[in-house]
Amino acid sequence: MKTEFAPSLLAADFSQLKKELQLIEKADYLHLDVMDGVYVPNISFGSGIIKAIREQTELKFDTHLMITKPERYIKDFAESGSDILTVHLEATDHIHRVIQMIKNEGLKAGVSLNPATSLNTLEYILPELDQVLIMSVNPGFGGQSYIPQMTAKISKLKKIIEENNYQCKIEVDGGIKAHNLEKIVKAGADIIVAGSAIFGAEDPAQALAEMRGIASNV
Ligand SMILES: O=C(CO)[C@@H](O)[C@H](O)COP(=O)(O)O
Repeated sequence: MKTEFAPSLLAADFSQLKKELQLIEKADYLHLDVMDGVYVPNISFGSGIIKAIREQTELKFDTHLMITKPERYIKDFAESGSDILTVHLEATDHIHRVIQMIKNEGLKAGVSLNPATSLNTLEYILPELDQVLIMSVNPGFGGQSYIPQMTAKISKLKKIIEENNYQCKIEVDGGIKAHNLEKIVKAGADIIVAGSAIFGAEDPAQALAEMRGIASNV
């Protein structure tokens, strides 16, 4: 399967979002990191900003909710124009219910796991998921270093998905750059989130093209 790319808006220049979006128009998704300052120690943006940029790009919106009790805001984020909504398993007491809420809005549903959370927690929900987002840094900030143990976690999840014939993609997020991309794709990542490696580059379009080139040779 072709590796897909989701540049993270968190690393973009917020003072010129329209221009930044044009630079990554050849991506597959726009990754939108929503942080509430409670679930993670940082505040980013909410559904108002997502709604405001919805008309500025054709990219699919891959919204990653790093918020506590996401069930309170599923409708809001569905109405803002998100195509995929990913919530953290650790942020709710009722993950199965939240997945159903996302699907009832007609969106694709993802669940994210923090680096220390075991894959065992997915056992009874994996058949329902469109994607699992493996956090390869502790969530909250861009520009951190990739946690090496996450490569084995990705491979293990890939094996479970293939053995059971689940239709679930693996998205990996945090510290991904050109130098470590190959091993992450080899391990089984289907979607790569990259913030600083793309928006932090002098030429984001070229950085994206280079990363695609690396992934396509795996
Ligand atoms: O969700 C997060 C951080 O919480 C990520 O999406 C980062 O924003 C990725 O940034 P880089 O590590 O690629 O700079």
